[in-house]
Amino acid sequence: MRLKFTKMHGLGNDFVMLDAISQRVKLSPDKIRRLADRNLGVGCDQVLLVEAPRNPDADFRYRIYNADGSEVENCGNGARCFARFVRERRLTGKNQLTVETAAGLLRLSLLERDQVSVDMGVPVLEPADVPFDADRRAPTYPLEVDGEVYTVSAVSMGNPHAVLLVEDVATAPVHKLGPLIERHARFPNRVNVGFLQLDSPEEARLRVFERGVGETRACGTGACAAAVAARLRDLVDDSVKIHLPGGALTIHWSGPGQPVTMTGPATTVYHGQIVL
Ligand SMILES: N[C@H](CCC[C@H](N)C(=O)O)C(=O)O
Repeated sequence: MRLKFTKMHGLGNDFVMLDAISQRVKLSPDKIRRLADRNLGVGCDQVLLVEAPRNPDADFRYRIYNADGSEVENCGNGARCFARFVRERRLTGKNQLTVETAAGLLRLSLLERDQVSVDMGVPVLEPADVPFDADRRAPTYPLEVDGEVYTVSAVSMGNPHAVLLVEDVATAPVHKLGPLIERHARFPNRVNVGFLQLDSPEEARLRVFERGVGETRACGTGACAAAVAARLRDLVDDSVKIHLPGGALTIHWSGPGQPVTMTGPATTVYHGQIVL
């Protein structure tokens, strides 16, 4: 199968974008792993598929696959790249888009320069819906990992996130704790793990060990989940600038029941073809 693709990134979280409207795309988990492989394929954190919508209220359907081949519910950096991709390929002339994901509908707005704003929907905080094994909903939960007890928040942005506060992201045990929490028994669908350093009520730093990928240079849903977890504890304002290794995202959330808005860049790197 010969595939045309576009390589894109959102703050260094990188993607292989596939237009499955203009070309036939039939991907197995093995083919996704090959595409994502940085030595044997194109190399990316996630493979993103653009499809015709099934939902009449949506302009497109957006499917997301991690580098390990698993299909997931949401991808924030990918959503911004999705919006830029469908505009640049002239699959739409609209600047306001509604896209159907496994987690529901996202609303994307193309802004000036390379900026895109995304209504990421209402965060899910009920443990059973994250999903996370806990007796009742709380701002934080004790989590035993390798004999130590850590304090985590559990938030779903359609995909599950665990958020821990750290003094300094630079020395946070991302590669030791990340894999252990990613596969912790209390997260039955596995989990993305965010390490959050609070600098002020308006600014914070974040590193994310992503489910099915490992540490990425940025994670949009991770930035949203971290802002929600901190706001629930009154540690940040409604609007917070989250600095990730690849750059900064602006997250706005005014409280439970309200949607989270994420604004940041989307970058096209190159176009290519690959035979899988
Ligand atoms: N990089 C993506 C998150 C992908 C999440 C994926 N790792 C999962 O398993 O949920 C983002 O910008 O939101």
